[in-house]
Amino acid sequence: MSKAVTRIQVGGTAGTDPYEVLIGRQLLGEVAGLIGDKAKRVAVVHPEALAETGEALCADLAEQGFEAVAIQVPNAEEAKTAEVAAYCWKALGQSGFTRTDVIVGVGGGATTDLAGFVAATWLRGVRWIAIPTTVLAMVDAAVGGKTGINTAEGKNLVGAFHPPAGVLCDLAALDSLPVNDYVSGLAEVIKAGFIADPVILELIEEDPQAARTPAGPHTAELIERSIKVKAEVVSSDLKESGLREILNYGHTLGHAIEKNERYKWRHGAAVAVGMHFAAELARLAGRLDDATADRHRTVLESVGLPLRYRYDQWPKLLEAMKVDKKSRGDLLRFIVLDGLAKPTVLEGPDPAVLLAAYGEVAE
Ligand SMILES: NC(=O)c1ccc[n+]([C@@H]2O[C@H](COP(=O)([O-])OP(=O)(O)OC[C@H]3O[C@@H](n4cnc5c(N)ncnc54)[C@H](O)[C@@H]3O)[C@@H](O)[C@H]2O)c1
Ligand SMILES: O=C(O)C(=O)C[C@@H](O)[C@H](O)[C@H](O)COP(=O)(O)O
Ligand SMILES: [Zn+2]
Repeated sequence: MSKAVTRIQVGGTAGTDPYEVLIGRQLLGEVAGLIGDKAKRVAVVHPEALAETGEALCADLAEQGFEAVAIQVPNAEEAKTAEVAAYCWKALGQSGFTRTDVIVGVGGGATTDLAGFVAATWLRGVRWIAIPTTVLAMVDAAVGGKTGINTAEGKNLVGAFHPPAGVLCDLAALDSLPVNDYVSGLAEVIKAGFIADPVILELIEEDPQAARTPAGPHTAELIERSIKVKAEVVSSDLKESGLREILNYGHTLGHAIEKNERYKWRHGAAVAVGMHFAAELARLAGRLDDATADRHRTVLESVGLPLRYRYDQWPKLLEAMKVDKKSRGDLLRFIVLDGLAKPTVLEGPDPAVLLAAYGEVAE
């Protein structure tokens, strides 16, 4: 039986335009309303894996009178490059895409990050709609307006804050997601649990195997709770001048691992190791109790996320962490927990403590 659509508002405060995240099934009928009546052309950016979905959406939009242009991009992180962004700009230019036209990003977080970035930069900013098709993109990437691409020097180093006009999370999309990608998204769900909503952790701990599949009894609730955490944070701090940094829990080391693996690891897997590290760092810095630190290991492992990374890679990881966006000058800054759902910033930790924390997560 299909559940009614849940709507979560994002923004609308501090001068930002509000938009909604819709969670449910068969939501494609909502796309035209979000496009609005000013657009003549709609560009549908989709990954190779979702070629059929992209084509079907274009056909539907064409029937409704729009000039629909499909822009197929590579799967996963290979899409988050300056070259692929330039390919998209070329496609927009060739189709005569104007300021009233609209970009739709359909896919995982890599695709929505790219599509949002292309929307932020084309003609200095056009309207865009996110249709996330992975757990990770639904609960995190498509919500909040952080868009961007990677460079050789690191993850998401070029980007813009450019919120979408709306986000459509069609849960049916998750049925075709490979299990590894599904589980990778659970890392951001678990992150939301540790930084703000521990009920998320309880729902996963109740039956971790069920949490690994879209058919699990708590799928919709886990997704909705995680989106609410993200919506609340970005609504009060869109441009990351303070509170929003908590969403970066586990990402300082996580992004360094992604770069070190040349973006072949999934983001969620790297963030899982990064959260394990952040928990050990907080424990060794005397901030976090043993039970909450240990809980990181048990919950991440229970759904099949990795906890460890190679010991000998530490010098390279340390170097990569220096370009983390939370760094200030030479000062490394980490999000850590003072307790469950009590995120805070740890600035310039003692290098010996950092190494000792890495020793706890290294293999
Ligand atoms: N902007 C943000 O706030 C934010 C937040 C979190 C993560 N991110 C970014 O999101 C990216 C990770 O996103 P992801 O985990 O969704 O991975 P992804 O976008 O790389 O997708 C994983 C794979 O699944 C395929 N795919 C997507 N949907 C599918 C479906 N329904 N069925 C079958 N295959 C499908 C993709 O083509 C890809 O090959 C990273 O680049 C990360 O930096 C951004
Ligand atoms: O939305 C945010 O803010 C986040 O930090 C969410 C993260 O899960 C996400 O991976 C984000 O893209 C990381 O941002 P970055 O600024 O560290 O590149
Ligand atoms: Zn992330």
